[in-house]
Amino acid sequence: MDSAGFDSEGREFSSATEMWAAEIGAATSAPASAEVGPPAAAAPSNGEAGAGTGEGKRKEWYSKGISYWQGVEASTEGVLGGYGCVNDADVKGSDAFLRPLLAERFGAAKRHLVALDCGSGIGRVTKNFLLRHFNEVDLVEPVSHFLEAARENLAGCMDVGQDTHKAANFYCIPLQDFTPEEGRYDVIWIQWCIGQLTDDDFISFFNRAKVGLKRDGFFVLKENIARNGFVLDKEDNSVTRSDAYFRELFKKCGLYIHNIKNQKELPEELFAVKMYALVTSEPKIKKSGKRRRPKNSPHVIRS
Ligand SMILES: C[S@@+](CC[C@H](N)C(=O)[O-])C[C@H]1O[C@@H](n2cnc3c(N)ncnc32)[C@H](O)[C@@H]1O
Repeated sequence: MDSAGFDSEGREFSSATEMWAAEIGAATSAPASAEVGPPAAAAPSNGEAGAGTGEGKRKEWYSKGISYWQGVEASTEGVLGGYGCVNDADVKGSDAFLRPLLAERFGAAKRHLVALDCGSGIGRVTKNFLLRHFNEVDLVEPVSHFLEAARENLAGCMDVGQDTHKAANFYCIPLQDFTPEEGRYDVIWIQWCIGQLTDDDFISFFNRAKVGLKRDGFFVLKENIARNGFVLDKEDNSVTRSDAYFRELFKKCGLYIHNIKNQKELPEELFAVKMYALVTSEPKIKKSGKRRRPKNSPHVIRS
């Protein structure tokens, strides 16, 4: 795996470990195969979580990210970094990815479906897509003016009677501090926000969030993908990881890729985007070594 990376100011790093040491001042759980650089020096501790110590630098990392988003307009253009034009393709791609997964995992029987929209911003994903499929959607977002905009944008979809589709709960908290309610969700959707989290917070978030899934529930991670290693954006303190980097992190989370698809029809100048459906138990392997085909998936008829 090519684990070297660079930041938006042109600084090169020989490994993710080196980058995290520079950014948060302490070793973070970078992918094992990314650890080709010198081991991260633990920050000297004076007993206080002041700036310059591991905890101080970690706080700085997150507060810089939040300050960036606090300065962004609460609109589709704002949360999509001036690329509001990708909204339709994004929604279409998500729909094509999720629809067969819902049928395969939950079958045709009518079931009350609940989703969690992580780093929801103004509720764009919930409004344009998740509410079509789920009876209830909860939103978690740390920037209060985004969450307020989401409440307004979703007002028409709330409290509209039984067996309808509504935004149910709004949590104003960052993912690194959030633990979902046990067994509430069929799908936990995480789109265009996980780059804000350090590797160790990524791993502990997914480990905590597993308890929020119902039986057969799954995660969908939809993210920008770096060609190699990683790219650190110094403006909003986010990391764009490569597919190989994500796979190392999934392993560390005890998650398995059930399905994966590329988002199509994005402007050429943007990062590629992948959708990963992640499950908590290993997909069953047939004796032939192939993954067992789910009963209700397309199948060749043999007479
Ligand atoms: C690119 S926007 C995407 C918003 C939404 N997911 C969408 O696709 O429309 C990134 C979002 O991540 C949120 N965010 C920033 N730091 C975060 C954190 N630590 N935990 C969760 N979300 C965070 C931002 O406030 C912003 O709403």
